[in-house]
Amino acid sequence: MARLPEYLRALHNLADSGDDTVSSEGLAAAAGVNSAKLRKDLSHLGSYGTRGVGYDVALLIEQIEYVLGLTQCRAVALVGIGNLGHALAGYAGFASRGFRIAALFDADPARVGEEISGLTVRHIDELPTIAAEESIAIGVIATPAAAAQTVADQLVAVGVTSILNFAPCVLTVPEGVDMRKVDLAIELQILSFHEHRKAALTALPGGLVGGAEETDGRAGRAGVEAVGS
Ligand SMILES: NC(=O)c1ccc[n+]([C@@H]2O[C@H](COP(=O)([O-])OP(=O)(O)OC[C@H]3O[C@@H](n4cnc5c(N)ncnc54)[C@H](O)[C@@H]3O)[C@@H](O)[C@H]2O)c1
Repeated sequence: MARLPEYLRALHNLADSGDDTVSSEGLAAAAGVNSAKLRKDLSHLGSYGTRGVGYDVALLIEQIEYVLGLTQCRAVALVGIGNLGHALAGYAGFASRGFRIAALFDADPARVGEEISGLTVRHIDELPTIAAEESIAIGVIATPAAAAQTVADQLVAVGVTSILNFAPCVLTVPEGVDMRKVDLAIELQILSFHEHRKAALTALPGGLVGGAEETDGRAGRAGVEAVGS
């Protein structure tokens, strides 16, 4: 499932470039996966492509969008319109991926009333009314961590069952509510771990390249790939 959005992004790029068909190798390279995995993934959707022709780009877009539930545009409420909230609210890329930022909320009276990309920031107290009016399907939390649980509870109380949390904290939600977390600091920490490991390998007698040459010519390289996988 996590790879389908990657395929979809690659397919949209191909469609934008005027490509009607794509080989499994071409799509795999564009999506950054190996082609055997891609063929297996797409076979689960009932899509096998045509020998010598490849996959029909428009048809595959349709199939993946159907599986991901993207055939309808979902309304998103963004809560916390500070630095991150402003950037998200002004990002034009959501609409083309099937999401409509339908409402912006903040608790700070100084922020309420501000216009961003044609939407007015509303007070969080207005959430129940606006969530019903706009049929909000997904809530995005971009508040400080200390406020995030309260905001999650407010979103759940108005019937939102999917939440994307940018605040660096763990949130508790009832069963039936899907929660995803985005934390760039964690991603950086993971990269830092890899840097640390690479530095340690380089410091070995002979270093990465020397190590590879001294053994079977692949060991040093394999060590790096194992760390990165
Ligand atoms: N996930 C990431 O990769 C990532 C990256 C940067 C920042 N962050 C996190 O995103 C959050 C926002 O960061 P920022 O730099 O935009 O902060 P910010 O202080 O600029 O903005 C936070 C906003 O939330 C509002 N707010 C506070 N309590 C609220 C409540 N109860 N209801 C509604 N609005 C409320 C504030 O008034 C403010 O406008 C922080 O938790 C930060 O740690 C995450």
